[in-house]
Amino acid sequence: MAIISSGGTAAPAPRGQRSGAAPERLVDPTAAVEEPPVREDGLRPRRLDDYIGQSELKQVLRIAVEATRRRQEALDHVLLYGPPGLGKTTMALVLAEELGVRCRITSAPALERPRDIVGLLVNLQPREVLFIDEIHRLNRVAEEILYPAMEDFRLDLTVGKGTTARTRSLEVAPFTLVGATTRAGSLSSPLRDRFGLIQRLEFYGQGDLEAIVVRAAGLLQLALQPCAAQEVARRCRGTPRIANRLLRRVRDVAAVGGHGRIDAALVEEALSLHRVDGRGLDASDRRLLSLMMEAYGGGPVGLETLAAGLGEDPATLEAVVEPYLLQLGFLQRTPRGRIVTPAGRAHLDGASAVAA
Ligand SMILES: Nc1ncnc2c1ncn2[C@@H]1O[C@H](COP(=O)(O)OP(=O)(O)OP(=O)(O)O)[C@@H](O)[C@H]1O
Ligand SMILES: [Mg+2]
Repeated sequence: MAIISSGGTAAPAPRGQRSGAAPERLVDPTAAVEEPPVREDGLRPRRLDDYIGQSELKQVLRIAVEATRRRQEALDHVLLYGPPGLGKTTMALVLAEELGVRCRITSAPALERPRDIVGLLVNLQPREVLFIDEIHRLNRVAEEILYPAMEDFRLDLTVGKGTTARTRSLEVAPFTLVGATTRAGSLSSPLRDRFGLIQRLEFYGQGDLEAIVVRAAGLLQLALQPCAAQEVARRCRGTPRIANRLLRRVRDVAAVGGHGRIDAALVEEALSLHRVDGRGLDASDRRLLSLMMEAYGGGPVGLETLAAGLGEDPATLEAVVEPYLLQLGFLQRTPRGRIVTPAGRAHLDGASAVAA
């Protein structure tokens, strides 16, 4: 399978792709780029059988792929949504591999001008996959070009200007659009309705995460004991991208310390160096919980107040810091503001007891 990336215009770098720079937070799921020589691509599963977890998603797609292969048709358009780092891009590549076709990769911010998207569409070969990342960021013009292309494999182009303007129809090869977004709610409904398969990716459970860590350790040629895999899995916030990143930090400590075999104690040592605790909370998470406990007696307290207290942007706090704390049940949203739950208090007490 050939992968062709379309850079396009001088669009802003896609979310998380801060080239070369290390993520500000080790547990930031949006920071995608890893340091050379082992890049994220190296750990991506290539086939459905290697793609761990997400069993419902895999089952739906396996059937759809098999059926379209028999009919020799293009697979229906697929929308993948869910939090960052759970495997949306990976799944788009896996689909193309399973279909035996090329995957063209682009992202909505690179499709600023009509000709960017038209250029991609007219160059598609039958049954190819066009992957558009961050599809909720498509502009209206690009969306309207996509509608007939998705529905009837046709482009309606306006040629000329003013009174001499005419509409011309152009055929495009039957193709599969795979769209990915972390914000399905921001997608316009006409666009959403044109996807035949709409699938949500879920956070991974402990067992699947352990399998992901073991697989990645194998690819990185690390001798990781099962207890060490469990420990990384417990701290990666249900997210394969973070699991892989934590594993690399553990690998660094193992290499520097000359440890051939990696056990749970070494994982603990490596990750506490980065202040990632036993449940995957980092300093930002603990700072939020501590502020809520110490200054507001555990809440309820409003998002804006917390953001001001932490010197953070409220939107970042809501989108990046809160979700995992909510998912763990350490934090709750109520109509009167955020509160720290008893589990959150217990975790914080435990963490400060360890630190003391
Ligand atoms: N099911 C899986 N099995 C094994 N590894 C996985 C799986 N899903 C994701 N990964 C690993 O996690 C990394 C991140 O996945 P991916 O880039 O596909 O996430 P994403 O959902 O596209 O994130 P974003 O929303 O930031 O674009 C991949 O490089 C891959 O190594
Ligand atoms: Mg992606």
